[in-house]
Amino acid sequence: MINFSTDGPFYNDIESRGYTVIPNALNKELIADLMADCYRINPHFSHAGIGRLNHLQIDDNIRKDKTYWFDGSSQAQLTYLAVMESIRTMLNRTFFMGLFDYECHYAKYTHGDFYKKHVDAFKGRSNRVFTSVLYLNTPNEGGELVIYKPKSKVVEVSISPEAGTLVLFESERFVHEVLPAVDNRYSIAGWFRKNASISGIVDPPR
Ligand SMILES: O=C(O)CCC(=O)C(=O)O
Ligand SMILES: [Fe+2]
Repeated sequence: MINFSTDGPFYNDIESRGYTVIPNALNKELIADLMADCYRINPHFSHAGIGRLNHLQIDDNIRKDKTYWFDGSSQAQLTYLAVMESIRTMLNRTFFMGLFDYECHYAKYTHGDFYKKHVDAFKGRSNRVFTSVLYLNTPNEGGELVIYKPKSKVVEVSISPEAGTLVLFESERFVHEVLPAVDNRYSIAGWFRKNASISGIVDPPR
């Protein structure tokens, strides 16, 4: 399922700069199955919110994509979750990250949709440690993921989505944005989390 080795460049990238971009990370059949799953659930994508649970607010000015949280309703989702589970184990073993779970959603950007500059986690306020983005299709144009250098307005890297490319980065460290899509753009955004229960309430998924 996983077409890359977790030592070598993967290890060095994460160790030295906190992110990695892996083309053709997963096998093509799985990418095709995930894409087909997106088409199956297409009518059920909903407007993405900012924040979690009841703090959820829909803000059109910041993001315009539509999402669908994984619910285990297809073999493709289950296989993808198993793949991310093995990456989680590997990250813990290699970097002692103490990641305890993973949550993810499909995301669909249609013409004009964007996600402005943001961080996925704020120090001390979130339990998201590592962000993953897997692209499911290859738009001809638009929808680049732009990652900025830490504490800077300088671009670190701009990534054109390609089916099968997996991006992993430290959630607290990188401001990033999705430039307006031109063609439809499908992806899976996910977060490896550490446990951060607040006032004795067990931390809820998503
Ligand atoms: O789709 C991408 O390239 C990044 C999406 C993102 O930043 C997010 O969902 O938080
Ligand atoms: Fe993000």
